[in-house]
Amino acid sequence: MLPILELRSKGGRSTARVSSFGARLIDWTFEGQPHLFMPQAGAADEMVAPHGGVPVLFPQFGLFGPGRKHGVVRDRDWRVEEQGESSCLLRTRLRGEDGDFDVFLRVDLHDDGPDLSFSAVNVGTQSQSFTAGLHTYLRVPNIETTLLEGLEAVAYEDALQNLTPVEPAWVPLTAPVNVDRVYVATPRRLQLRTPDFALLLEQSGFHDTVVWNPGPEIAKTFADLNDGEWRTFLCVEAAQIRPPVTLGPMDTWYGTQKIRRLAA
Ligand SMILES: O=P(O)(O)OC[C@H]1O[C@H](O)[C@H](O)[C@@H](O)[C@@H]1O
Repeated sequence: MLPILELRSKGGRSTARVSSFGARLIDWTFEGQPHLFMPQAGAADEMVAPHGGVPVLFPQFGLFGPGRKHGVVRDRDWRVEEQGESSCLLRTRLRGEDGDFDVFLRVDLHDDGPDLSFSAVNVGTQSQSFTAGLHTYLRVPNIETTLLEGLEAVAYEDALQNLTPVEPAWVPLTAPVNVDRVYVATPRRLQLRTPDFALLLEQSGFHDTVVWNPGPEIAKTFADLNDGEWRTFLCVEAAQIRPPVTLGPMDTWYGTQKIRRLAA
């Protein structure tokens, strides 16, 4: 079994687990309440990349690039560089056809939620380009009573309609069932609201946000999702797609996503 790192925030209100497989945050609880989705059938500790937690996508987000969908680092073992009580740092190396990069993910667990800090260093001798993302699966009581605020003024590309450009909606995204949208140039802060709790999502470095829920029909095509599980998550993904990053030799790119439980 691969290492799973257990984290606890200094004040003890949050706990989290990070798998060395994909450097995936596989759960985060606030006062005992889990806030990340993991499919019941998804074996978080085995060599599979389930639809859950926070997969790290690099050097390609989705099909935005010439390589493998969602890149190669989400389903390989990463090396644990540092481990503390409330933080850890993992690293993996790409060499050859996927590029020449050293890639890092740091998780810092605060009392009210985790910070995920991604970085990629071009260790090659030429400029290299990539797209990337943190594919965060947020657990919700019911997608039909979920609201996402902050993208009202942002145009998006509809991935369910061959990336057709869509004008801003000017209203919060309510009941986001079966959506696959690339919001380009998003604000730093979004809020996810459910009848039970609200979360603040803050990203930096990452220019875009992808919002995804498969809905009932597409969910049936995923072996690891049980009936009805699609209702219980919304992916709000910090992404860098438009434009791709071009990094010179020995340059580093940074992107972060912070998730915070808001006071009731
Ligand atoms: O099934 P996966 O390869 O993990 O991809 C799951 C989903 O990830 C992203 O959010 C994309 O926007 C979706 O188009 C894709 O279906």
